[in-house]
Amino acid sequence: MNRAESPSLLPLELQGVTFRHRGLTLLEPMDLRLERNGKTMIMGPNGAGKSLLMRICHGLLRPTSGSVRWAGNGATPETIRQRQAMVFQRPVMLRRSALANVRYALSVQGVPRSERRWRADEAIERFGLQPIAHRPARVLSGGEQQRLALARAWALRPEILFMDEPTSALDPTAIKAVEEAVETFHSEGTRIVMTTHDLGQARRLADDVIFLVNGRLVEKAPVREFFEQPQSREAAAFVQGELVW
Ligand SMILES: Nc1ncnc2c1ncn2[C@@H]1O[C@H](COP(=O)(O)OP(=O)(O)OP(=O)(O)O)[C@@H](O)[C@H]1O
Repeated sequence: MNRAESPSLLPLELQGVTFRHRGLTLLEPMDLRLERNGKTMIMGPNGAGKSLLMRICHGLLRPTSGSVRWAGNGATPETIRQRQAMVFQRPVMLRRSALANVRYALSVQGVPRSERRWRADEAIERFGLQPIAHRPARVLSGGEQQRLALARAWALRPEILFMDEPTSALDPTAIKAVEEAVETFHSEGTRIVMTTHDLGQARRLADDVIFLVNGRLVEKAPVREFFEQPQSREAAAFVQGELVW
C-alpha cells in the first residue's frame, strides 16, 4: 500500500518507559509523545541516554518497564517495523555494491521485485550516487557511506526516520549533504527524530528539542524556547556550551 493511502503510524507515545541494566537505571521513567510532523532533536551530554531512547523508540531495544505505543496501538508489528528507518553514526553496509545494498533493504521490507529495481535506481540518483553505484559499499568513504545510508532509508519511504549522530564523523561538505537530506525527508512528509551534539545544527534543523541528562528527560521544548529561554539549570548551562553531569 502507498504511504499516503494507509493510516499513520504516529503519534508515538512512551509511557513510563525505563531502561535498567545490571542494577543501574540508565533511563528513568519517561513519558513522551511524538506527533505526526516535525523534526525533533534529542540532545544532552555524553552518556545521557539519547541513543538508548532512540533505540527503544525504533524497537531495537525493549524497555525494562513502560510501554511504547504507535498509533494508539492501532498498528501491526509488521507495519511498525516496515514504516520506520534508522541511520547510524557509522552506517552498516553489506558486502555488496552500493546499489545492491539499497535493493536488499527494499526486499527485506517486502517490496515486490518489479518495484525494487526502479526504486533503488531512483534513490541512487536522488542522492547523486550514480558514479559509485556499482562500487562495493564497504570501501566507500565515511561521507559516501552516510549518503548511501540516507538513499537506502529514502528508498523505503519511511514515515519516521531515526538518525543517531549522523554527522559526527563527517567533514563540512558531507554534513551539509546530510542536513539537506533531512530537509528532503521532512518536506516529503517523513517525521524526523535525530540526536546531535552540534548546537548550531540543532538550531538550523530542529522544530523542537528533547533534552536528557543522566537518563532523565529534563526538557522538551520548541527549539527557540530551548535555546533562548531554557527552563532548567542544566539546559541553560548546556546551551552555553558548559558541560552538565
Ligand atoms: N544496550 C545497552 N545495554 C546496556 N547499557 C547500555 C546499552 N546501550 C547503552 N548503554 C549505556 O547506557 C548509558 C547511556 O548510553 P547512550 O549511548 O544512550 O548515551 P548517549 O546520550 O547517546 O551518549 P553519547 O552522546 O556519548 O553518544 C551509557 O552508560 C551506556 O554505557
